[in-house]
Amino acid sequence: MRKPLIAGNWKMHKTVAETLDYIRRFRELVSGITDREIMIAPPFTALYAAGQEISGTNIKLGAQNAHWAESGAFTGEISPAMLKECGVQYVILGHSERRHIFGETDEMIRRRLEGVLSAGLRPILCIGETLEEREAGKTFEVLERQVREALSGFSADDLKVLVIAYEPVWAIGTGKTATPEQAEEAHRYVRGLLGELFGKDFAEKTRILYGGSVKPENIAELMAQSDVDGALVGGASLDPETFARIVRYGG
Ligand SMILES: O=C[C@H](O)COP(=O)(O)O
Repeated sequence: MRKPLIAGNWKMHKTVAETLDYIRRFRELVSGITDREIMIAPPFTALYAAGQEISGTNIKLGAQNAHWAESGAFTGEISPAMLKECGVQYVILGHSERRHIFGETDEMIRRRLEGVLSAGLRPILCIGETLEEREAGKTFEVLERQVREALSGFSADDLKVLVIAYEPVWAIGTGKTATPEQAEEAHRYVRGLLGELFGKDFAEKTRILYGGSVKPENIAELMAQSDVDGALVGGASLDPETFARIVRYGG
């Protein structure tokens, strides 16, 4: 049984003061929910304060990226150990904005994943095709490459805390959600691939989230798909009331 994870990726939004205000409202709205995991990923600058404020609640803290090294001459980067100190448990890796705007490669993402796992943190590996790739019939090919390359060299045991997020690039921030059938088709494909690479048991236990214009209005039909185990929510996670409705599957 895979416990659903509803995760909010705030991207480059919210100051420390705004983060604290959000958490004070949000924790009341989701208190008592234990049958699914809830995570927010504020910007790096607000992580420490957020970690203090959510302590003792059912909200988990995520970061939006991490470097592979513990420390070193890597200007502008943040290490997994630094994130852990702030109370971070999950780290989003390979988000399409990192891949497409900042030029992160599959190999960089594999190394970041290694650093995150070594620190005892849980990676959320983002994968997804562009519109051009989908229209060219290359969706599965792209997903296969992203999964194989990011996970190469790891064993099923290394990856037992792995979460995957399928985020079709054409659905991110566009208001265009994949249909539940399109999401299910991609998730089923990825689960099959995980089965081939790491065994059926591993594939059955690994959570695959959907991301791309998730809203209170479409979360229930997405969650009704058998291979959709949660959501990675961008824009709609920025308002505590809206995100709490998504956590409650629209209710
Ligand atoms: O990480 C989240 C995704 O990029 C989805 O963003 P969105 O919900 O604003 O489309």
